[in-house]
Amino acid sequence: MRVAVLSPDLELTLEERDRPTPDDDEVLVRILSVGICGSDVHYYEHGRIGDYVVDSPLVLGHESAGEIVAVGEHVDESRVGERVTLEPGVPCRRCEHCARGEYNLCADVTFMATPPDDGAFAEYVAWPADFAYALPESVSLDEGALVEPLSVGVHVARRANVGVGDSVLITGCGPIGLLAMEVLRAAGATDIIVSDVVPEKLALAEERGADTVIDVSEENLAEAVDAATDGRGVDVVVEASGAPPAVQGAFDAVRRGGSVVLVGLAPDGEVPLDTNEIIDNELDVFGSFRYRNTYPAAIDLLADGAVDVEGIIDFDATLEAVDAAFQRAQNPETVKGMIRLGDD
Ligand SMILES: NC(=O)c1ccc[n+]([C@@H]2O[C@H](COP(=O)([O-])OP(=O)(O)OC[C@H]3O[C@@H](n4cnc5c(N)ncnc54)[C@H](O)[C@@H]3O)[C@@H](O)[C@H]2O)c1
Ligand SMILES: C[C@@H](O)[C@H](N)C(=O)O
Repeated sequence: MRVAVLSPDLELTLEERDRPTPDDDEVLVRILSVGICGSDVHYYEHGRIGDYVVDSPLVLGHESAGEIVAVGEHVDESRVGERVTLEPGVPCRRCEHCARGEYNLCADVTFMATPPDDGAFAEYVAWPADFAYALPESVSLDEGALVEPLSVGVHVARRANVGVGDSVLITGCGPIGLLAMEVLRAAGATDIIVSDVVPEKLALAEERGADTVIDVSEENLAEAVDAATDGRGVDVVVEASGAPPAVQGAFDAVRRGGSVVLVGLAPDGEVPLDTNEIIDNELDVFGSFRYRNTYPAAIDLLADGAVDVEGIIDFDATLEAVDAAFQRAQNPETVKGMIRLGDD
């Protein structure tokens, strides 16, 4: 089979590898659609994210969907032919966090496209059967692949318990911010404010239903949020850019007693904050790390038509054109590129 491999000297090329054989509890999936995530692009550009270093060849890609073509001994044969999306992080299933159901916090997780674990820019992937979720006919394979970033949004909404009538500010209109917006609206948020520094992304957010857009390269975030909320601030801020000014600005934009959810990863992980402001305003601050138990809900949201994910796709490319696709994905105006390995 062909796979797209990133070498330690950051060349992204196609290679022939043996097709994997599924273990007893695994399914073999013919991969048909894979999203290019910001973390894939980061590895492609820099060869590392924090302590995770591409020091041996790595198959990128963790937003994937395809069709089951074979199953291991312990998996129901009737699953052959099923269209599935793959949850990319498989935990150890034994530690305290796994036992609590907080498996996204498992320290012993295998996460696709995170060194040293290979990802899904490959024609076939063998994956645990219970981390391969059936897609209803009405959900396309591109949508199936984007269940992954949509899941980040589902986890955010659950962390902050966003509910009916809540006002929210989302800082950052990349895939994470835009898909969080979909979930927050489905959860009942009614007033949605977004911010970014790229006008094209703000225009897309507006097209997708944001009530107020703030270009923070031109406007002051806190002042603009004050103007949009009659000085009250929003119930919940979802920080989805990782930009230090946005992280700091989140605490000025939230109402007293409101919540701030931090999703974006700041470049060096350190942002000075006024902790007295957090105490005085009795803010709830949540970290939101990946997701847990979100795939069924995310698939249902898609099947119900409650969220749109396909509208964030800018382009698609074949596996052969993967390097050009990654170059295009680096454009600040690009939101989501997809690699398609077959027809839906
Ligand atoms: N916590 C998690 O589980 C998790 C999962 C996936 C991604 N992430 C992180 O979330 C962030 C968003 O991911 P993404 O894939 O959407 O990234 P992205 O780079 O595509 O989007 C970030 C957006 O923030 C905008 N931005 C830059 N400076 C800004 C500012 N001052 N104010 C508002 N917006 C600003 C950028 O223009 C861009 O549109 C990244 O930091 C990523 O590493 C976290
Ligand atoms: C959650 C996933 O999309 C993210 N890129 C990560 O590696 O954590």
